[in-house]
Amino acid sequence: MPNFEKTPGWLDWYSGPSTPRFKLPAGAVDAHCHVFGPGNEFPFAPERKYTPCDASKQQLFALRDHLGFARNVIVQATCHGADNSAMVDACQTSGGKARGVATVKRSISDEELQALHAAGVRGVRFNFVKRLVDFTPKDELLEIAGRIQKLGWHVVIYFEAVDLPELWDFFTSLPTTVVVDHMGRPDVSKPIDGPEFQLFLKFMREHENVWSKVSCPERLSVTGPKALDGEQNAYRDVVPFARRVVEEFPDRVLWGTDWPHPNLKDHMPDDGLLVDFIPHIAPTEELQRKLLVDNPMRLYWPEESSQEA
Ligand SMILES: O=C(O)c1cc(C(=O)O)oc(=O)c1
Repeated sequence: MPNFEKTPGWLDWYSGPSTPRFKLPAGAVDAHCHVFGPGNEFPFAPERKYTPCDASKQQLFALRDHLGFARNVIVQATCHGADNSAMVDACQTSGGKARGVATVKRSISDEELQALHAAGVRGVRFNFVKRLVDFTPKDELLEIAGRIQKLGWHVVIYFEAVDLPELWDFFTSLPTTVVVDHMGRPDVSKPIDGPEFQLFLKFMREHENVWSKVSCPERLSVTGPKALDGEQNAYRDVVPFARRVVEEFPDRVLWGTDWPHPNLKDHMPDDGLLVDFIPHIAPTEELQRKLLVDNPMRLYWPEESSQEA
């Protein structure tokens, strides 16, 4: 049995989260969360850049029920590399309440892709954050994108705002729906109308296949306040950025907890208070329903969705 030692300074997920004051709409989807191991059952990948604490499917499902979500989209965490077994196991044992986003290599066979589909996988993740992964050649990624397009899947991309100009041509050549993790990680200490965030808005405006997760204020915030100790107005500096995206692109946004919050250095948020962040960025019931129910259902459970994907 492998015995993994956590990366020094690792912050474990918050236990005993508060009950959100914001009541999630019926059928709400936590569209970005992860499982970590448990390491002795699903070992972390040798090429990983961090070693987390365990965060099991049972713990994820308990959080889902506590917060009031109906479903999860479990995104392959980089600490598991391209071994999707922990995520797949979570999807398969969720009773249809979880779908997944995988990491795959060019060497994956069509049969393996079909097996992932049967398990509930509906997308692949391409990661460009250098502290998390080694570089994968673009031709390999394009080849994968072409293959998963045939399954009706989409591509999830994770990158930092400063890298968008250099990645623009590649991103805009992707043939599928493209979902950006955490709004492309804007530097929220820069002006919302400055060139960096405007480029991101232009990316979404000019490409109707591009969606964004308006998640991770706890990662993006510079001035807080933190979602701890009952704080109802957490991460105020992130609100204008996320709200701009929700209001301009209400049909192409998703929200997720990002539990168990890999690699946070400063604090671990109370996930109940993170849910209370949602009405600050999606202030009307209609925006909340689109963000939390209609959009994720259209992308991950199209067969149950009342709208076409
Ligand atoms: O910013 C991060 O460290 C981070 C890492 C991962 C992962 O390791 O998969 O996923 C995320 O959504 C965010």
